[in-house]
Amino acid sequence: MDSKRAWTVWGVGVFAYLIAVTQRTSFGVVGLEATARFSASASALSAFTVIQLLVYAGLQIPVGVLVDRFGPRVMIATGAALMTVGQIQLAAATSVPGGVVGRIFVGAGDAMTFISVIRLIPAWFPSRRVPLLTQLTGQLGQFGQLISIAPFALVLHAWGWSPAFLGLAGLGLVACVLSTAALRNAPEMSGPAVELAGIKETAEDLARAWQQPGTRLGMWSHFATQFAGNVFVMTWGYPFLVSGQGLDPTEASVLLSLFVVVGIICGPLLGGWVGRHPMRRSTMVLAVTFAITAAWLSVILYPGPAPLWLLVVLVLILALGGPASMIGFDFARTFNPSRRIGTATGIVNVGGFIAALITMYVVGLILDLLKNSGFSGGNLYSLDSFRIALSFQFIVLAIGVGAVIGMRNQVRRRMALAGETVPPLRQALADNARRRAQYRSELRAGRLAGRDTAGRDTAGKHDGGPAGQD
Ligand SMILES: NCCCC[C@H](N)C(=O)NCC(=O)O
Repeated sequence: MDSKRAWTVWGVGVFAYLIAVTQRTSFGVVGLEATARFSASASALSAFTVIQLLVYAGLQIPVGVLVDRFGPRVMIATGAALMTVGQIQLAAATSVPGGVVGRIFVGAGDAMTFISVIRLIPAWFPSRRVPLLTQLTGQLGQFGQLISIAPFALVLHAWGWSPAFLGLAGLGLVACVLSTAALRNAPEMSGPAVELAGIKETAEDLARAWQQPGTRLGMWSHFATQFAGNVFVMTWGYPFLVSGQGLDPTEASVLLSLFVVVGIICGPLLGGWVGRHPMRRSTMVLAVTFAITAAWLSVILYPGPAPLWLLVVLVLILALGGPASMIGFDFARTFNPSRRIGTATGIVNVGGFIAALITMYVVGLILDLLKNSGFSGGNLYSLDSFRIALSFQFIVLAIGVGAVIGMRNQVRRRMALAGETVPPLRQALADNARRRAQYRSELRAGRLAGRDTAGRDTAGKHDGGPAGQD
């Protein structure tokens, strides 16, 4: 394991995911062209994204089950093939129903990709590397959004609708061929790569994955941390910044790009932290959720438009939600046997996307209601309307926090029955500080004698630091 082959498999998996994110986000930059091509209203256009995301979320659990049954390779290749078909359909479509069918294929193919790639990691790498590689996978994939924003938009404006979508279909084809050629579900020496379970066994596995409180802790962690960022980047962030806060469109675009970049930088840091403190994962989830709540409260309660620095802080904290949501997948992996990881990962991945879909929809609904009631003074996107509509997020955040605490208590009770207790945070921090101090003093004493704490000769060597276990 951990060989050149493992890195190749992971690299191809990440590439397939990155291309899936490009396909997923491609519709976000074609609003004006799509309005003209399909002669569609704003609500008909929003159906493209909503239906695509509904298909994505609805397929997570079935796909998770299928990944455990057939293995990641066939799922990733099939997903890329479906997205290719979807984009060819969209390239040719001239009506709303025709276009929506294309997006359904894209949503279905996209749904197969991420959880299959996540499933490859524990099969190819030692467990100490898994949290960091899981984070890196999630964050590197987000570069796919940058492909939609720049090269795809350029081709669209230079050559038009059909060549641009056929180009995306070409990328899907490359991902399909590469996955088929280079991916293997597991190293040969680890025995049969995929155990083919029967239908009854599969149903039992699904029930067991759901009954495991660790899986549901993962799902609620994903729910609490990811949705606010999704809602901001995919729907309401841009109109809130431009129409509500009065930023110019360039400033708003820079803030939205900052979101992607911060996620990419913070992902590995959070992944490393989770690897070192596996007993504190839910504390990190709660800390990020409280930070998101505090940031939104500050912006919403600020009298008048918020200063730019506060909006930057909001974006930075919302961006932390992406890496924090990946902790949910770590719960799925560590609380389930390897044959159920795909199923459990699928369950976890439903959390954030369902929360995002509900919030996107309800915020839109509240904005419409406020406009129809005359509250907005005819401006659908007035700052006061946004203040009220976006406050719906606090309800979703509160549900997330309550559920994470409830599931964490269940998990800890089960662990206690198995003889494993999680020390209170204060005690863990004090123990950690004491261990570090002891390590340093032993190291100093060892250095004076020319030996390290394990009794090896240390002359001329650097201090690697303590293991840092909680
Ligand atoms: N904005 C950062 C996104 C991180 C990945 C995210 N937590 C996730 O669940 N991804 C699933 C997917 O299919 O992209």
